[in-house]
Amino acid sequence: MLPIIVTAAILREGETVLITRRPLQSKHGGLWEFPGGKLDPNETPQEGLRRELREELGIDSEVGDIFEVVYFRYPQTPVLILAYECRHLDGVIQNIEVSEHRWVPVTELHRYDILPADAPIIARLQR
Ligand SMILES: Nc1nc2c([nH]c(=O)n2[C@@H]2O[C@H](COP(=O)(O)OP(=O)(O)OP(=O)(O)O)[C@@H](O)[C@H]2O)c(=O)[nH]1
Ligand SMILES: [Mg+2]
Repeated sequence: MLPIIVTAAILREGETVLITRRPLQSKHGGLWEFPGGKLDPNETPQEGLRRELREELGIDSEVGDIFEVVYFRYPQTPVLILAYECRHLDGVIQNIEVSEHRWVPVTELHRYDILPADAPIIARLQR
C-alpha cells in the first residue's frame, strides 16, 4: 500500500518546540503530535502545511527547510511524514482543531504520549 503523505511543523521558541494534542474523539485521540496533516491533491507540501497551521491553530507561517522524513507502518496504512522547520509569522495560536497545545523543552518530550511515528523526529530534536 502506498503511504499517506503527511506534513508536520517544527515550530520552536527558545529551547522549546510546539506539540499539539489530538481531539479525544479523533483517530489516536488524546495523543500528542506536531501540528500538520494530510496533503490534499495538487498541493505542494509547503502549501499543505501552511494550510494545516491556519486550520488547526489559526496562524500564518513560513515553511523552511526539511527537518526529518519518516516512513512508519500503522496497522491501517503506512504514512510518510515530512517534517519541516517552520516560522510563526502572525496570529495568536488557538486550539481550533486540536484540544491543547504546549511549548515543551526538547529534553522533556519523553513525558508526553506522542504518536509512535514521531520517534525519529524527537531523536533528531534531542541531538
Ligand atoms: N499532523 C501530524 N500527523 C501525524 C504525526 N505523526 C503521525 O503519525 N501522524 C499521522 O498522520 C496522519 C494524518 O494526520 P491528521 O489526522 O492530522 O490529518 P489531517 O490534519 O489532514 O486531519 P483529517 O484526517 O481529520 O482531515 C494521522 O493518522 C496521524 O496519526 C505528526 O507528528 N503530525
Ligand atoms: Mg492534523
